Amino acid sequence: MSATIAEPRQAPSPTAPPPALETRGLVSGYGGREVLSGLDIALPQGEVLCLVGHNGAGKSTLMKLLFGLHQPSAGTILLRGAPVRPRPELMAREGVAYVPEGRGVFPGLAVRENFALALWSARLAGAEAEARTEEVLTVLPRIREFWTRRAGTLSGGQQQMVSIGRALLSRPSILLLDEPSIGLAPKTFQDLLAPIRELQQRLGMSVLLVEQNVGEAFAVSDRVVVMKSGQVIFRGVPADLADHAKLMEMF
Ligand SMILES: Nc1ncnc2c1ncn2[C@@H]1O[C@H](COP(=O)(O)OP(=O)(O)OP(=O)(O)O)[C@@H](O)[C@H]1O
Repeated sequence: MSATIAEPRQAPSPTAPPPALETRGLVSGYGGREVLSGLDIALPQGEVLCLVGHNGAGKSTLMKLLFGLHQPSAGTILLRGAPVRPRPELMAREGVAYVPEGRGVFPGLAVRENFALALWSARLAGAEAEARTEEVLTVLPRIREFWTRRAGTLSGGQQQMVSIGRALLSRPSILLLDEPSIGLAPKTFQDLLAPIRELQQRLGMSVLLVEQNVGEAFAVSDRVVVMKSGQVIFRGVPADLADHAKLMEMF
């Protein structure tokens, strides 16, 4: 029924930097039910890795594990080559930003107050905070249109933009983006991804992008991993799956 195309992992070249984030034999679940069963994934430094898989495959669980919002029962997580036990404050300090699925904004606060809180968390103030805000507003200029509005009154897509903008304020070296397309029209999603890709390339950011909208996501990704039932069933580059029928065969 489903094609299991697990490719061998390539041996890292001796000169290549360690992956920004890596999991080895990661096992995790909820209440005794295993969701990830020995997951090996590597996010190369300075690249965008798109993670796709059917609903319930365990993609969001992986994101939570990588940021320390859920705990593994076995396996190792490595941050830039060193084993780490993720906790949100530790990962944030290490330059990791996580944008969860859904609307990660403070609905009762204005957009500019949402930004102010993120700047405060990143310990940015004064001219530096202003410069960082300008940088993000240049990447996501549409945020200026609703700068003074309460975040809770914005559309899903607008809230998504604010949520990503907040994450970018800290200039993360690693960005975990969980389904940013939710609630967005394909064109709006493209408009959101293109400037993020530009910033990612300019700053050498490493991005783990969980997405179902593979057309738009693959266009800005360097590599693709397909997960099924808590395991990797395919690793490659977007061109390998240019024929989306191949991807569909895996499900
Ligand atoms: N907090 C939780 N408590 C119990 N089970 C959970 C919890 N969160 C997720 N699960 C279960 O774990 C499995 C994996 O969920 P997860 O959200 O990681 O999948 P996903 O690949 O991100 O799916 P989707 O594409 O639908 O977001 C699912 O069966 C889900 O029901």
